[in-house]
Amino acid sequence: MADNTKRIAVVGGGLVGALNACYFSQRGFEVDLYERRPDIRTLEHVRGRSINLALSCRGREALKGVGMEEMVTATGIPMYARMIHNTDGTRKPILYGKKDQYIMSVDRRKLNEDLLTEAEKHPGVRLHFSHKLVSCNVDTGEMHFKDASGKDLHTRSDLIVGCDGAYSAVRQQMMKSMRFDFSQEYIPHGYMELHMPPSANGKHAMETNYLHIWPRNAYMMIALPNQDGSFTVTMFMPFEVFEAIQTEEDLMRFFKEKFPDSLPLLGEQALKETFFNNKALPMVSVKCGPYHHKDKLVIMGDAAHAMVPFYGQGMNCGFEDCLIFNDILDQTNNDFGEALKKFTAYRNVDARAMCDLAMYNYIEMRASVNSKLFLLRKKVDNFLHWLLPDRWIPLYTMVSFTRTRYHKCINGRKKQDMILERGAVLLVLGSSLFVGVCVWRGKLGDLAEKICSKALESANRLYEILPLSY
Ligand SMILES: Cc1cc2nc3c(=O)[nH]c(=O)nc-3n(C[C@H](O)[C@H](O)[C@H](O)COP(=O)(O)OP(=O)(O)OC[C@H]3O[C@@H](n4cnc5c(N)ncnc54)[C@H](O)[C@@H]3O)c2cc1C
Ligand SMILES: COc1ccc2c(c1)CN(c1nc(C(=O)N(C)c3cc(Cl)c(F)cc3C(=O)O)c(Cl)s1)C2
Repeated sequence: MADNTKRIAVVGGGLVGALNACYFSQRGFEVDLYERRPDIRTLEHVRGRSINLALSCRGREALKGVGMEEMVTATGIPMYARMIHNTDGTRKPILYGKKDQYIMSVDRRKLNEDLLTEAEKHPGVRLHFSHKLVSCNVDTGEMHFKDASGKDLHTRSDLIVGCDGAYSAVRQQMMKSMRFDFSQEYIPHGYMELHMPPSANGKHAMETNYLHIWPRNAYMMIALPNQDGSFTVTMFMPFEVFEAIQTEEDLMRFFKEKFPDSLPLLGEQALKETFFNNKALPMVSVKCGPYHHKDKLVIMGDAAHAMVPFYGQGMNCGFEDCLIFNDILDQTNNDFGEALKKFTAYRNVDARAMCDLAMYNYIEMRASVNSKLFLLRKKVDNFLHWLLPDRWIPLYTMVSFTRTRYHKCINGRKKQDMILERGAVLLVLGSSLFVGVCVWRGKLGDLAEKICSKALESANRLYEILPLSY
């Protein structure tokens, strides 16, 4: 058990801060959580604005660590496959894997509320809302907050855990107080969330258990299902394209050309209202390090590694930070000096890798991925995984369905790209191997005997290229 006299200040009561408060209180620490916004549990629910997120393996394992996985997944919606929407209105499903391999669409606000409520159950936890961190002293643990009325509050803690998001004030303080590497990159795309209401019968307007995607190279739309029968649809487009759509006619023309099948489901009037009453929001990628200072301060979640959302991993990665830090506290018997150093040493390389993977996927999808190519790539991935289950594990499987360290996934990506670039060779290999396997099983005449030996010879060559493990 922890030294109960030690106090931990969690700055930021978003998803990662709230989960950390659950972990720290579970270890017996006194926790003060400071959140800039008012208590979201007291705010009335704004209808039609439910925002959702894809929860996958890493995030679920972290929630399991504080006994929250059941509660969260009870109201999540499984997504067993992507549904690719082609411009001609046809659609194609691509499974994520076997029946038990799915990701979940979860309601962001409900998840945040449930985690805050869980943390608050512990007597040693105090939640301070409408407390904005203005500055902190990385050496003494002193903090300066302003409350909703602008009143100053000064306090101190044994450990400051910065979970205050992509524009973190704790990280800004680290930048001023120590040797600290920092880089950020805004991408030229912005995003806007649209609402796809339930059909008249209250059911989902599209197939429920899918992550719906409209990949259009420079433009993309993604839709995740909500419990109430609606979908939250996220549009991704260059800011200049958002800005070029000046009139309702421009907007209708654009959607009829790019996303025709979605228009009747979104509703033309509702789409116009949302589009012209909201601004496209930016997406930023932040890499930095070290994540800690002595035994006094550490940052996690988007504060440490904000990433573009093109892998659906930001929250999952931040949740995994909490799980990993908790494991390190076990290993170091709650020695903050040791634990913070180990956290940076272990996690920084992985978080940087995930930021790179997400950016890489953005660039790849923006440049070359339309429905056909997206389909082809996933089908080749799934075929090779079927053919060589232990040797070819699709990258998205490594990232979203295992807890393989992110930097090991990225090594795999480089090898897979090299192989996929030789697509033709691979397809010949794959198909001749497939025919060879059929021969093997006696399904074809002796004609293909030669193919079989050729296929085996090629397969051996393929094995040489493929990694045994990442
Ligand atoms: C369009 C989009 C889609 C996404 N989809 C997914 C997805 O499908 N799956 C996934 O895993 N991730 C997804 N993400 C990423 C995910 O939203 C973030 O990674 C996650 O919210 C990070 O959580 P956090 O707690 O670190 O930061 P945040 O959620 O940003 O929380 C930070 C908290 O700190 C508070 N705060 C900030 N400054 C201060 C201060 N000075 N003092 C006190 N409090 C402060 C804020 O009010 C906030 O409550 C998506 C992101 C975007 C933009
Ligand atoms: C709420 O807003 C958002 C915004 C983006 C995302 C999510 C939620 C959830 N996202 C997931 N991405 C993967 C993934 O691994 N890849 C490679 C994909 C990447 C893109 Cl961009 C895509 F469109 C499909 C896949 C896919 O494979 O389905 C998952 Cl697995 S879940 C992206």
